[in-house]
Amino acid sequence: MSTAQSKPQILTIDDLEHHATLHLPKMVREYYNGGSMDSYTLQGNVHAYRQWYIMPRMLRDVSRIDTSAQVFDRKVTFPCCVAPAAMQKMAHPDGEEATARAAGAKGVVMGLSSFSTTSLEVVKKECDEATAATEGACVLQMYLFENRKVSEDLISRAEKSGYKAIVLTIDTPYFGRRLTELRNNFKVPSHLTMANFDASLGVKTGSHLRTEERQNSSSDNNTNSLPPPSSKESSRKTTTNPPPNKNDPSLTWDVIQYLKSITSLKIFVKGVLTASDAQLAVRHGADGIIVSNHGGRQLDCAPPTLEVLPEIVDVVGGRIPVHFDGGIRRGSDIFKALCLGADMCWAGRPVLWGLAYDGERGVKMALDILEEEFRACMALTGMRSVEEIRQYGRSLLRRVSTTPWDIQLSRQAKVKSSL
Ligand SMILES: Cc1cc2nc3c(=O)[nH]c(=O)nc-3n(C[C@H](O)[C@H](O)[C@H](O)COP(=O)(O)O)c2cc1C
Ligand SMILES: CC(C)CC(=O)C(=O)O
Repeated sequence: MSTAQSKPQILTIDDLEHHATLHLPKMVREYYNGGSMDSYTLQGNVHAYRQWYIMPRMLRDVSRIDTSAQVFDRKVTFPCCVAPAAMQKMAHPDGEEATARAAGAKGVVMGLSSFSTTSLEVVKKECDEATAATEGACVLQMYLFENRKVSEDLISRAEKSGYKAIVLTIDTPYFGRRLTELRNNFKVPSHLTMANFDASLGVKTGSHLRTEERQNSSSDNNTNSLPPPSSKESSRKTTTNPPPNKNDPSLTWDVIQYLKSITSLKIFVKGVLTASDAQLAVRHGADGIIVSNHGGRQLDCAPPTLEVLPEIVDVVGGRIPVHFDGGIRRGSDIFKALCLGADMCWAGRPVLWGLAYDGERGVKMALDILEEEFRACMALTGMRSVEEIRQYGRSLLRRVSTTPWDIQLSRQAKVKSSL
């Protein structure tokens, strides 16, 4: 975290990543930053944006740029939601409360992971207080547990609290093999709780959600110690919840109808990667899909999300919203995804890095950076509204035939072969 004396200059999400993760304990840093197996998909997500040039249009009076967009019946400041990410108090003691305040104040939608270290009620309250002057809102991400009652209770609490939608993550019938987590023997720190679940339910997600033994916490060393509990909730709790189990691996597409039969909230499915599954989502009544490979944390070698976005947009044909996440690190990444047909983007790690860097202020910085870069990209391409980006769509992009990256590699190969 920064101090007043030595504030680094943070201009980009990469700067934020660098300065945030520099000081995070190794176990947390690698949990947040890591992907599954060889991290091909994680790297592919980020690299995919470099495969597209942006083709700007000139002399179009860009004196007024409107970055706002519509999502979940709200007018948001720019087309980027906060992607659900678990256990945010590992990044900063204020955890999800800080993220909710920053997202609310910024006027964007926060996706809360059901595996949050703050209860969904507290998060919603923080978000509401911050949205006095904005249309920010919250949606709840969840997995469906074998014990359906746990999921039903969660949905009913989300309804009561005023969440706008349920995001059902469908890419996790089994946890991706995250080698760093295995190597680090990743454990949820004992002072944190899975705040949405009652300890008596004994629900668990998987081995990587083991909870650190309390007596071990005193043996933390500098490289593995975690921020101390400081917020209202964590200081109130004296025991650690058992981690909630177990996603139901027997789920099929009927799950959408089941959810719709128990809630009037919109149901978005997160984790669609093929045109065929997008079609099934539409057929089974999903209110929207999120094209996502879980930030490269589930199936390694799954395609980069930007790569499959156009074919999914084509098959959905505007029948339901197509949202998108994976590898967004720049405003121009959001711009490219919109050109390829996404209705809305979500950013995961950039927000976590902001949170780790400076709590609420850091999350706000991450969102400000993305918005400002997106605005600049709009102005420099002659696009005055998100609607215009949609109209011009793919005509604003050109596929790169040889990327600078490839050129670099072929130069290296030439140098090597000439030695
Ligand atoms: C540390 C971490 C925790 C995550 N936790 C969840 C989660 O609880 N539920 C979920 O559906 N997705 C989760 N995700 C995936 C994100 O919602 C999102 O799909 C992904 O981060 C997007 O990629 P990006 O980080 O490159 O923006 C998590 C991602 C990260 C990095
Ligand atoms: C606690 C996990 C279920 C969160 C997750 O989805 C992730 O770590 O990618």
